[in-house]
Amino acid sequence: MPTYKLTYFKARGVAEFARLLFAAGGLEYEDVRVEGEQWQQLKPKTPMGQLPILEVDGAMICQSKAIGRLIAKKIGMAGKTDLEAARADMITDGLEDLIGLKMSFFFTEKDENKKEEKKKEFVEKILPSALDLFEKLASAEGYFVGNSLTWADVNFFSLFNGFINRFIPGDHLKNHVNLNKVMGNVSSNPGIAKWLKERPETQF
Ligand SMILES: N[C@@H](CCC(=O)N[C@@H](CS)C(=O)NCC(=O)O)C(=O)O
Repeated sequence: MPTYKLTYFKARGVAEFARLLFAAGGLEYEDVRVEGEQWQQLKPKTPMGQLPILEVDGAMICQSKAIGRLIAKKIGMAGKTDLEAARADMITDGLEDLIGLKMSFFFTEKDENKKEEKKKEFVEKILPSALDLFEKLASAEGYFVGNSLTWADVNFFSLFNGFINRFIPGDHLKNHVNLNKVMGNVSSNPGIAKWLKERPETQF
């Protein structure tokens, strides 16, 4: 069994997704959380100057989705066929568009008034229409791919449970039956349920 060391900041952020997958698969890993000077010393040694990084037997991988895909393959949650794997990638890339592109103003917009306007548009228009799309992509049993949990479901959960709940709390999924089932399927996975109870509290 390879040794895994996941390094990120003292936050859930974009690394929580990997932690959830490790929990789902019951894989042992070292959960390293750096800050300040420690990060400044580590940064030049990372492949792209950013965290998270995952070291697998000492080999370093960055980019949270590449890390997630690798763990998903290891734990049998990447899709059972090439087509299922592509569908899981499709969901993951779609979620990245929603968060990476359409929510980037949360970090980049300095003008508070403009930020409020963009937030309003995101909550009232962009998010509901994206959720309507994702609702149709999820099955009535609450899976984006096939009939069992994949990393696409975990990614959706991670996004809602983390990023969206923190920045724009609210019952955004109240009209989305299938998506609520996805949330339930992920949170009731035994490894994930345990991690959700014991994980450290962080600001982000
Ligand atoms: N696309 C990358 C984004 C990684 C990223 O933005 N990392 C930020 C923290 S969330 C970072 O390392 N910031 C510190 C820095 O750039 O010095 C991923 O998904 O892993």
